[in-house]
Amino acid sequence: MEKQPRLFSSEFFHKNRQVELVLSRGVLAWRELDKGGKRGSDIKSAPETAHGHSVQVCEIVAVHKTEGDGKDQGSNRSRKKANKHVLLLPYAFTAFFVRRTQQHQWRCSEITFHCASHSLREQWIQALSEQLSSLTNRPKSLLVYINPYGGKRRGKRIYEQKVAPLFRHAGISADVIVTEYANHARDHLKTEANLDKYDGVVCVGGDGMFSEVLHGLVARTQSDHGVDQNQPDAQLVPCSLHIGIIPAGSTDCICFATIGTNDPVTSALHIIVGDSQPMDVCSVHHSDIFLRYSVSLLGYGFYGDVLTDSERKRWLGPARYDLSGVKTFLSHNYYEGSVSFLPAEDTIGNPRDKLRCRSGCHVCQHKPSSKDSEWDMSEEKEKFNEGGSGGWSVIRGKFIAINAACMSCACPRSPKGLSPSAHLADGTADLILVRKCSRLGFFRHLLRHTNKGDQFDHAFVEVHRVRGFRFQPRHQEPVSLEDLSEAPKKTRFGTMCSAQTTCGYGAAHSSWNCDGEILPHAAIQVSVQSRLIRLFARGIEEPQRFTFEDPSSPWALEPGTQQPAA
Ligand SMILES: Nc1ncnc2c1ncn2[C@@H]1O[C@H](COP(=O)(O)OP(=O)(O)OP(=O)(O)O)[C@@H](O)[C@H]1O
Repeated sequence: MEKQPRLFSSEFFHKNRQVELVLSRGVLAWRELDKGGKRGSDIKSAPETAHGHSVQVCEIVAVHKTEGDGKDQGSNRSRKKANKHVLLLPYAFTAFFVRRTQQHQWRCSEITFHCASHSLREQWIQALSEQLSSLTNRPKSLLVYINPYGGKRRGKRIYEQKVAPLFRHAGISADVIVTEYANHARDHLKTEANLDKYDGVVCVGGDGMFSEVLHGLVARTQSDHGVDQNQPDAQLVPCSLHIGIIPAGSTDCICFATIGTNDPVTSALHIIVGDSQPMDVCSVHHSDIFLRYSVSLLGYGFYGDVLTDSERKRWLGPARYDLSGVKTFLSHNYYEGSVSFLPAEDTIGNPRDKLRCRSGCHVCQHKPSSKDSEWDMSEEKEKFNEGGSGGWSVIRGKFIAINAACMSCACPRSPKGLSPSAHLADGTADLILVRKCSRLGFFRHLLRHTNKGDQFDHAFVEVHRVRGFRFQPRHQEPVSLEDLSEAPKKTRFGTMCSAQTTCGYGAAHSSWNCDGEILPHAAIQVSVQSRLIRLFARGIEEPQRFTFEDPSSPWALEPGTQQPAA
């Protein structure tokens, strides 16, 4: 990388010590000088470069004027000295910036620089502000929905105490709606919200709340563009507004997958710096009628049965998943049917390649050849229906589980996830078929989700990277008297299709678990909608070394450096 030309270089004071402050395009750097103007001891607040400390301008949250007696003037011991400095150096500014801590968490750090000249301070603030305002990806205005009942019912407090102050600091305005009922956010987004006013929509809650916002925003985008989302083969229009998630739910699976942690401050900082993570979304239909969107797991058989059973045990709290998991495992049910799928042929990854989706993922950035990128579900379906395969493969059999993962679905319980190499934005899903097998075999398969073993390395498991799939149970589904276009309703005691209880599904059918909601039909068709939404996130960052040779280190004085007039 080329050395960045310096724009500004000045001497300031930080904690009563003289520092050289340098602004080059995109980087703010400082190093301590001793009395002779040489480099002195370290200042520990920002990543060290080879010669000092630096912060990328794109990770600066804000720059504000500070009173000369800023709080970093020193401890009691040095108060006398500090007071002298206040008199000598009455002008100061503070830069607030992103600092990485452990486990993918970000914090907002600050550093204050003091000087004797009013105009010097003003020039620095102006130069930094200009660079910040040139970052056009940053949101200025947000629409925020808070679920006051998500997780431990702390959504409102989390937003008010941890997030709103950061947004104010960064000059972001927010219109806040505290939801009053389930699907309030979805319905408001679908019809009422004046979205032209905003740069993004933020939900404060868990995965269910995110799903509401996703459904509302996608539905609104399609209706604004005249696209009928009931058409399974429709090419959906990507949403222009970014979605931010402030985690305040029970599982926060989407935050773990896109940021690596479920920490509200970290999420707020990703929103402030305007990060952008595209995400694929699966659209799920039954008989040409739209059911739901899914971004994480679609599971029939085992995961459908666990969810159905756990919904009846809501009163048990989170322990219900363990209990239902054990019960479902012991029942060892299998279901007959046929799975048809369209393999993703021109991708550079496969589900067993151990290429994890991380920040800047090259698999997601790979552009398929024009032939593959122009694949058309409707054309392929026509060929398939006319008797030809149209590129589709068909597998019939008895399955303990049929799972489709649009992302790894990693979470603290299953650190690798259901499909460790699934990608957030490569336009595919990983389809995992677990055929009828022994209990012990299935147990080993499940166990490998929690250890280093390869969960796909069993004769009864196969995994395919697909652009779409369909499932047809062997036995005809009972006809639902319900309006098929209605999404499943969630009640306090569970999400159940009334058809399921009134028409009496036998053991011949399981249910689909669609991102934690139960679908009312077993026969479904699924299409991966590539990069339909974008989140304020950047994918999971690889751990960084905090001391590094920064190639953009601006310490060598470049020609053209301005010395602002003091
Ligand atoms: N005001 C409200 N009253 C009742 N339900 C609500 C309200 N606002 C949102 N909901 C619903 O509450 C459900 C659960 O919310 P949320 O996802 O925020 O928390 P959670 O279920 O505890 O977390 P997770 O989904 O991560 O497990 C969502 O499906 C959402 O539709």
